[in-house]
Amino acid sequence: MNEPTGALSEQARALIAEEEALLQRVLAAIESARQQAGRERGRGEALARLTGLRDEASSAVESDLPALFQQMDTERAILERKESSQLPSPHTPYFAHLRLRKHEGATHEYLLGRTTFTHAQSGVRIIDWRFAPVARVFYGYAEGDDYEEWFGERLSEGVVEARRLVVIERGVLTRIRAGALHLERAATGEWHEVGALATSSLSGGAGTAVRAGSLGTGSGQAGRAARFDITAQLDTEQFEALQTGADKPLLVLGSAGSGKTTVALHRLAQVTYELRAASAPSRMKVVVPEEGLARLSKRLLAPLELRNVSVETLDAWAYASACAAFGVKSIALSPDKPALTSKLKRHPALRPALEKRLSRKKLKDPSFKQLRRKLAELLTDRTLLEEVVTSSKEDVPWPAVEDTVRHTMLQIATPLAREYKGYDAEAMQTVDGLAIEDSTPDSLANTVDVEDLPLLLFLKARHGQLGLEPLAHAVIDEAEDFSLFELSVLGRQLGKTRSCTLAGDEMQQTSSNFAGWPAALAELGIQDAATVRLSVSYRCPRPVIELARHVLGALAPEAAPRMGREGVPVGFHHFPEEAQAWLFVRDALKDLLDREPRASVAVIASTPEAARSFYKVVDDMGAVRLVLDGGFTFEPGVDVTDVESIKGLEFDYVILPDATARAWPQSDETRRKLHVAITRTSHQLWVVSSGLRSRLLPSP
Ligand SMILES: Nc1ncnc2c1ncn2[C@@H]1O[C@H](COP(=O)(O)OP(=O)(O)OP(=O)(O)O)[C@@H](O)[C@H]1O
Repeated sequence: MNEPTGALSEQARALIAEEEALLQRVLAAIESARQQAGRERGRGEALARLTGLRDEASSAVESDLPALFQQMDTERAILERKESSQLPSPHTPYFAHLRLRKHEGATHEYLLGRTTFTHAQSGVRIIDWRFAPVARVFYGYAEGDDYEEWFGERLSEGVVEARRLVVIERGVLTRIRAGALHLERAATGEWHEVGALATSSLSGGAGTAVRAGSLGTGSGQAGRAARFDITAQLDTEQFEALQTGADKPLLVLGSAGSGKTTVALHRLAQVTYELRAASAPSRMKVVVPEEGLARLSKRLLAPLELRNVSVETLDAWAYASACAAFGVKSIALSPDKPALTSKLKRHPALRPALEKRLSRKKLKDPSFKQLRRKLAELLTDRTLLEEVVTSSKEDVPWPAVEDTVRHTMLQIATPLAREYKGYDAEAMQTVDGLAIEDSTPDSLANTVDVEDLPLLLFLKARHGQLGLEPLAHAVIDEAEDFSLFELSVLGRQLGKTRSCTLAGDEMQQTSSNFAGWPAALAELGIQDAATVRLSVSYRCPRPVIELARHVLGALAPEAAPRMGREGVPVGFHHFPEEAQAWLFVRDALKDLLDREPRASVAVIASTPEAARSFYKVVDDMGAVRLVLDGGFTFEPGVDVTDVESIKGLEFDYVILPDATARAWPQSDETRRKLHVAITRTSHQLWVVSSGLRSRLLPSP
């Protein structure tokens, strides 16, 4: 055990000593239970030995019997010991410590973890945060508070004597947070007090920030202390949201970084626990719009012991669902499609226009081929398409009509290979061995767009069953980016109770699919969702939130989120030329990575093309990656990426390399996109521009 340093207060030293002793007691208890379990694991051998002894006894001489019977008794006793349950990991057995003093004077000690464990001899009690009733006291009260909670029929009252968050790494206590006291153990083993609270304090820290002109404040230095487990940090409103019954739909709203994903994934852990007897994890699903967030969600699910839950992007979900629903192995997707056609197919205005034209007559067994023909008929109907443009108030622009008709015609054309069936195979190839239609409009023949898949599933559902495995619970994150057709199909996959968690923020819609929460819920078949609006902004420091609100302008919601913490001022850097701006960023990145090799940095450009160009300036530097397909590794270093790829993600440092008027013009869609890029910052933000600065930014 390490002695606290002399510089610490008496109170801090006592706290460390108490927590260290507690951890040792817990580790000893787990070890003793483990040994016991090990002995129990010898059950098979004991059974074999017992049978052998019995056989021996049946033919033994009388004088040998007492010894044989004694041996048989011992083996039987081993067998009668109860099966041991799963034990907590000695590496991180718990993440919080709660001590309650009842009014009548008795104190009760609880540790919060992911595996229930009690060891009567040593008085150790680890409770599972997901269902232990006493967890409500932990999440609902602060240290020193009087508490009053009903546990079933019984009213429990008393004082929260201790409420501490702890970090245990490989069985070693490295951090403690008790109220405002925050202690950290250095690699040398010495403990010290950490200054202002890093995560959830609503005050303090002002003036401690570095200058906006320098990048880096120690957020990514080597040996950075491990974070407190997020499960231990859930606030009261987040924990309350988790109490929504497993069979109810829940809508989680809140500004960027307020913990919507955190709540949605923790609810999944809770629902999985509640439904464990009825539903396997394979009947739970997380669906998100982008690959980056899918990867992040998988990482966040691992510590919640939900590795088996499937996390899918919208496109992957639509493709797998279409193959399953239509009973086909694969579907040919178009290699290329006009952007306006994609916009039209995802737009809410298409939903009523389509509805009007669909007959009530049901096909008996609607096949992929039949529905595809039907869909092509609809998508080449100019009157219908013009109606979509008009009712979208030209949010879907007029050229979308011609683009869609032309594109659909090419898709329903007969593929050249079929048209020229019987011709010499070589004649069907170009000199470089490719099929003659490759990279020509003919390559679209017999393909569908990925945006068609939800439409085809929607059409199939109207003719009866979708034929998909029902889901016990679905998490739909960044739900503002789902089209009404996608929501409708997902709704059909949910059971009668519509058990799902919908998380979203209307300010972060990066496309114009969003039709509002009532329409989204209606499409899912939900009439009465429990709704929670998270009010504290945890990810971004105050200067970043203020800039994000400025960028939204009139779109910003009236009520600003409660600011989690102070932080480094946003750095604005303007240059006459782009080349100068990017060289400046390159130098700053190089310097930052030298000083803070553990930092996670995102350079977020306005488009994939701009990201590619910027990358050329830094591609010779180690630990710099170009990520345009969502393939984030979440390793320290720099990800050069674009605004469409980063929804739901966060980085210590964010740099916007092309904050120009051309890249970020004045429109609502751009405002929301820039706001998304800005709010990925958890520590420090730089906005770099050249030529004409974006008008969405505050004037210098
Ligand atoms: N109660 C809390 N205390 C401290 N940190 C928290 C708390 N809740 C969430 N966080 C942290 O805040 C950050 C943002 O959380 P999360 O990604 O869940 O927010 P979000 O609302 O989904 O954000 P976005 O809308 O940008 O996707 C994460 O680092 C998360 O661990």
